[in-house]
Amino acid sequence: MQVNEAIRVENLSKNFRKFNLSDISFSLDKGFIMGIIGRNGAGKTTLMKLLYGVYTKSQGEVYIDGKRFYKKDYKVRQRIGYIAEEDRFLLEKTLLENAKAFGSLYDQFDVDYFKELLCKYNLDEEKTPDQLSKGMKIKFQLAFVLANHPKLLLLDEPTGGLDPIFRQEFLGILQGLVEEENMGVIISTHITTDLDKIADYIMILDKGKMISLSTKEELMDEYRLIKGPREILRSLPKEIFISVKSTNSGFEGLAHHSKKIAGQEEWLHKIVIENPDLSDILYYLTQTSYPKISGSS
Ligand SMILES: Nc1ncnc2c1ncn2[C@@H]1O[C@H](COP(=O)(O)OP(=O)(O)OP(=O)(O)O)[C@@H](O)[C@H]1O
Repeated sequence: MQVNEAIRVENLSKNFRKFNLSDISFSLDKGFIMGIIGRNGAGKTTLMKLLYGVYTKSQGEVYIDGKRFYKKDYKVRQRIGYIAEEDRFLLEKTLLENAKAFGSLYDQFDVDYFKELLCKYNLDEEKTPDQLSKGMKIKFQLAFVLANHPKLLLLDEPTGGLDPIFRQEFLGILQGLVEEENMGVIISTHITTDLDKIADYIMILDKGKMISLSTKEELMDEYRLIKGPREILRSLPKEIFISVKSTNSGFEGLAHHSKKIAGQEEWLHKIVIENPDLSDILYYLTQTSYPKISGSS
């Protein structure tokens, strides 16, 4: 039976001595892209490593393509394509030799498809990994994991260090992939503008907790940026804001769009209401107190 869920995660936790990733639950169907955003140290890489079985979970369950995944279950692990910054390839061997050597560890590794993808990405199979630029290396890694026909692609900070043109190209490739190949994609990134373009779902992690998970459209619709002169800030109901900061010309804050802004007609004409972008939402949702007026003099 075909399973449509690429991944399901139930109450997943990891306890390090000084950091806990707690109680993460979500699912992602094939054909969709989920972006994970969070500040430095929020737990993005820890989550990705747990999903791929690099770390042993402290608690919870992970199902890949409908199958329960234990860290050592290599059959299930083969359904995941995992790309992280670390280089896992033999630098003195060619791309093809690398693919054959590492591909032999997988049951379904498809060398012909690997070569086809190298061609498609304009990569020469006779080159060695250390002859590749950062962007070419990512395409090579992508070709390698795709040749194993994964059901879930995990990309940990894939576009870090790539120039904007290459990032666009890479994001285009990813978008094409979820349409052509029957798989789900999870990307963790600092570069929120990448997700503006391609993500269907956004998860926000903060201090090891999932503080938001929704479709990108729902998330963008949930919040508004409010800007105005400093003197009217004091007269505004505080509960409207999730968080506020002072700016050179006054204040700026994030508010829930729905009920709270409506009904404040008496001051609506004094403020500007804008749509936030993902980085605004991340910034304000991860301020430490609620509602915080940060930077006010
Ligand atoms: N193997 C480990 N042992 C102990 N603590 C760890 C380990 N791996 C990660 N951590 C801790 O987990 C926390 C989260 O780190 P993680 O790398 O997951 O965050 P991140 O959101 O990916 O950050 P960044 O965006 O900076 O890469 C950090 O405090 C880190 O020190």
